[in-house]
Amino acid sequence: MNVLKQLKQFYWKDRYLLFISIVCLMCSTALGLVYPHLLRFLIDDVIKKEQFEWVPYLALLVVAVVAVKATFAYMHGFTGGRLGNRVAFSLRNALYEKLQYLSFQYYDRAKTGDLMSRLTADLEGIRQFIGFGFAQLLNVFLMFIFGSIMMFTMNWKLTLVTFITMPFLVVTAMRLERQIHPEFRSIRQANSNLTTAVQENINGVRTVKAFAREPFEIEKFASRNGEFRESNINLSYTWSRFFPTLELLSSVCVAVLLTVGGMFVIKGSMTLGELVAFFSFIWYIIAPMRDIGFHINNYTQSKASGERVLEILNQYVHVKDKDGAITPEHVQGTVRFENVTFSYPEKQPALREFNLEAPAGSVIGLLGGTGSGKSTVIQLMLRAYNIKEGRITLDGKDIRDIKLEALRQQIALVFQETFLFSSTIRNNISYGRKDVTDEEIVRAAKLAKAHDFIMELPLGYDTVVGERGMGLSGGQKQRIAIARALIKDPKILILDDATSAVDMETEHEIQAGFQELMKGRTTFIIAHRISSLKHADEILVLDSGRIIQRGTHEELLSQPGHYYETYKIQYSDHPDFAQQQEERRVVG
Ligand SMILES: Nc1ncnc2c1ncn2[C@@H]1O[C@H](COP(=O)(O)OP(=O)(O)OP(=O)(O)O)[C@@H](O)[C@H]1O
Repeated sequence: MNVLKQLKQFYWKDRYLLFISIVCLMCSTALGLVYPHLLRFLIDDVIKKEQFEWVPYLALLVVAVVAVKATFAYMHGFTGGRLGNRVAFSLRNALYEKLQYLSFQYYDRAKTGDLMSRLTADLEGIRQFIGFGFAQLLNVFLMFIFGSIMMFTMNWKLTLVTFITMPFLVVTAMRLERQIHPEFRSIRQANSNLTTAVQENINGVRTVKAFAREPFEIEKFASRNGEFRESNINLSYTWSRFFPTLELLSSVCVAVLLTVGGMFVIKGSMTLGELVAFFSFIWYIIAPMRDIGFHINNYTQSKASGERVLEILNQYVHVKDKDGAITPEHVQGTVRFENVTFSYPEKQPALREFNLEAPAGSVIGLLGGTGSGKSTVIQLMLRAYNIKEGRITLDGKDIRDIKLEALRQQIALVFQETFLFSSTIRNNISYGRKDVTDEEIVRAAKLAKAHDFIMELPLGYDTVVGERGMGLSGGQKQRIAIARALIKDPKILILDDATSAVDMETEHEIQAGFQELMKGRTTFIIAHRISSLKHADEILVLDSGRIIQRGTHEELLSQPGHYYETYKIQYSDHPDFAQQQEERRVVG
């Protein structure tokens, strides 16, 4: 019930639907109690006393009761369905909203397939329970209570005898609930693992094929599928053990009733009509007894699903606006890192005592081996993670005091790996801004050297690119990403190995465009190619999270070290290199 309590905000606003649904179900159930009375009347007062003129009226009354009962049942179904769908709707939206604001730290560990299964299968479980399961579970108790009251008023001795198996039934039901809850949890988990396997396989289908690992993938899936099957078999096994017990206990009630009730009729302490009515009432007890397992099943399943959904909703958001966070006006774009040391959770520091001063409009280059911390500098500037040591400022203000949205609005990024949405090229380019004109889109595309190839596509800017930009080359995707960054007109531009997928000539062309674009913006360029960095105002060379060299291209070339070594490797067959070597020799 704790899960239901925590989900209250999603169904409580539509509580009137819940109440109507419950009341309708109660009325429908209560109307069912009329039948046994009609039967008793038919046998004792009509058939035995040969008052056959009552039969047509009784038949009409039965039809009327059935019609009203069916109307209530319909209303229950209608309002329950509505409630379930409304709850699922707002829960789905809330989950999606939460996913938008969860921090990078969460996504570092999250699995897409698992999240998808929580948003679909688990949500469906909750929808079913809140829409129908809850009212039906309540109905089970109502039927039991109504039926018992009727039976007690008719013949309390027979009722007590009939209820002999009741304590065993309660114990069995409680044991069943305890046992199947963890089993449902593992089914949900196994289902997640299965979805994750499918999702990863489809995402990485090119890698799978390139490495001819289809058999491995098939085996991996089969093993997860096996786990899923095992969890379901365990559940069926539990069911198969409990269900006959529940069935047996309820059948014992019927046997006891018929034996003892029959004796009462023979002795004359009960009429035949009363026994028949009693026999009908007993189904009010037996049906809930038999169905209790099914309802517990439903409840437990949705409880397990609810826990998984709540796990996302209750997830702590590491990076968020603090109280009184500001939206700075007239941002210049001066960025400072002051003694920043940062580690990803459970890892060695990715940056150590990092200091950087990037005046507004300057170009900063970051060079370093793989894993040296270059991307981390960018992530921290975006406030993807909170830092515990040192501080980062934008125009002198600690970025933790600035609203996240306002901070990120000032920054545009072009990543090493380009993500494109499965939408038109126009929508992909204009993604970062709300109101963009076609002229602006074309201008940005031209600057990013994307316009020509876009125009060669059959639908030009209206061409829909496939999932993650399938159908475009790596360089074309990157140029669209560059156009998308440009259209944002950011104060800070970050190019994280942005031109790695284009050839040298295109890189040169794009960079010529950048020269224009970088004016008035602070630009950070992460690159492995010296050619991308050499015009930077300051180049930082990183190694294991530390700055090991800093200076301009010329300054760094004039000293031995990582930069010069990299230069040597990249330019060894370049005519300039021989000349420079000569100059160095002369100067030396
Ligand atoms: N999300 C993350 N979670 C945990 N550790 C991370 C994460 N991102 C990076 N790291 C670790 O932090 C260190 C610095 O990584 P970073 O991505 O900043 O390097 P990089 O210089 O950009 O490398 P590359 O040139 O290969 O992209 C590495 O040891 C890396 O394993």
